[in-house]
Amino acid sequence: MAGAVHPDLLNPEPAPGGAGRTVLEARGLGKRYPTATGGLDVLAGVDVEVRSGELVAVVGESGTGKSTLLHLLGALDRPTAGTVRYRPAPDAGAPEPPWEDVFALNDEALAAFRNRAIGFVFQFHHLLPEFDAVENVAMPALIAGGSLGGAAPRARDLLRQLGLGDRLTHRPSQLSGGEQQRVAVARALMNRPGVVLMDEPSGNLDTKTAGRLHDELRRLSRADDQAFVIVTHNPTLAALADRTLTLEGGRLVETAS
Ligand SMILES: Nc1ncnc2c1ncn2[C@@H]1O[C@H](COP(=O)(O)OP(=O)(O)OP(=O)(O)O)[C@@H](O)[C@H]1O
Repeated sequence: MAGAVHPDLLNPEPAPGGAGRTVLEARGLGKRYPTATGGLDVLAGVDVEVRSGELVAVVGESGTGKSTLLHLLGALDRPTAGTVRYRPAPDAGAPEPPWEDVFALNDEALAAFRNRAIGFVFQFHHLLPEFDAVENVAMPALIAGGSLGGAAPRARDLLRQLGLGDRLTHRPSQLSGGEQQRVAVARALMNRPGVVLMDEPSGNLDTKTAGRLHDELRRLSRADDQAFVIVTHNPTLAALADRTLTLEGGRLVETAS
């Protein structure tokens, strides 16, 4: 897919803020699923740091626990061992905010944390069928207490950045699969989360559409200080990452990108 790669990608500039400020950190993360035979240890002591402005690929064989890890990093599920800490970006001129111990939060606070701090993109985008593209993208801001009038300009801007300026009022059923996935990416970015987690974002797209989405993801992760963590089996997408982490035997090991 070399032809689909944006020229900037061949000589990427570092993110404006500079990758390096740790925003998310997992230590000793473990996950045991209960089973009839006593329990399945999927993660057994995962340590990982995610820095602002970087794109991290998580790869590994099927069933090694990549989705499980993403769900824990995004606080969609609680671990059986270990911690996840998050640190939002400081306001201009302000000191570093304190670390938040994610799993010390109760379920209600955890839901608010997810909406504020984490963006999610899944293989099946889960757009709301009765709402148009702008409304779907604005949804995280509405959940956070904002109004559609206040959120719509940013939602429209994100959709335009993703090449959907002429699809703003289309409902999901009126969009192609690739367009729906770009709406899901815009929605994930709506609240300016520190971390965007993606599980096989191009998994159900054809090669050309996937290539275009990969270029857009690479550009977006460079354009802002957000960190992208992407679980993928797609070697083209993994090749665009700043770092590739391989999950094997319940642990993460860094492999050359
Ligand atoms: N709720 C659950 N209860 C019991 N076992 C589970 C549960 N969820 C996942 N597993 C098991 O945990 C293991 C890891 O699953 P996970 O979906 O995280 O793997 P994965 O690396 O993302 O796989 P793939 O690449 O095939 O999507 C699998 O063997 C799966 O069967």
